[in-house]
Amino acid sequence: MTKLSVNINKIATLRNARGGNVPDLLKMAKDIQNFGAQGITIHPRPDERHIRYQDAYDLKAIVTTEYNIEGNPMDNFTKMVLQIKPTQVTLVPDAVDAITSNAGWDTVKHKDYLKEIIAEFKRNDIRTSIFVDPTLKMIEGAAETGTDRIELYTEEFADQFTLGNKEAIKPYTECAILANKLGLGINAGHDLSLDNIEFFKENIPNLLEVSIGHALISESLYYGLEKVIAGYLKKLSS
Ligand SMILES: CC(=O)[C@@H](O)[C@H](O)COP(=O)(O)O
Ligand SMILES: NCC(=O)COP(=O)(O)O
Repeated sequence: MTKLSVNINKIATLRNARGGNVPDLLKMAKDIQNFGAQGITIHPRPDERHIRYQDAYDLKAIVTTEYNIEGNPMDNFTKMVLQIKPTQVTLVPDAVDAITSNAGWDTVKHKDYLKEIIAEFKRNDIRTSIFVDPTLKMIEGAAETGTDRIELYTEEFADQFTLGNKEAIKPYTECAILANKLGLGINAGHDLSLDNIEFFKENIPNLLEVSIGHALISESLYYGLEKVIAGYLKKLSS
């Protein structure tokens, strides 16, 4: 079985647009879990444009499933994760001003750095995962860092799938086979959606977890529209 961890960044984006508490991030995180999701993912960014650091602390009491915090392990981030002690930390090499994540780690070049920071999280009983591009060299490098899991960066797959190029799954399958051999757990994320998730899962042996945010929240808006509009029309009809 592959666990679904819902990334709630976009709910915070909407909340922050008006400065109040609508939508209520904590309530929605609770409901998402009640609706069956097996995890909650957040990716606080240094400018706090969506998830705020305070949200990360507040969610600790709300997340009763798997709590996954993603981000670049700079000082503030690392300190926060060590205080919160989520189920899993996913390390992503984002630039401070990145619009969204756009690359995995160079696990060869940054092996010593990753080794050190991963050991620190593991000493604190936090499972580790590192965000990687689907290349065999990066998977081999990941195994040498001591990480528990990798997260396959799926944007390229998602883009190509939309264009009808199903061959784009190949490097992901090869990396998954190698990761399984090397004893690494496999997560995946970025631009996964209702359209591409089934095909992706079918082709990745032992896919443990996917974290999905942008598409899932967009799909929820779209599929929720009819019900909500009907609700308004009913109240306005007399
Ligand atoms: C790590 C990753 O794949 C990102 O997709 C992510 O966690 C989303 O971040 P944003 O919501 O800030 O785009
Ligand atoms: N780790 C990926 C993630 O949490 C969500 O990415 P996206 O679905 O918002 O692209």
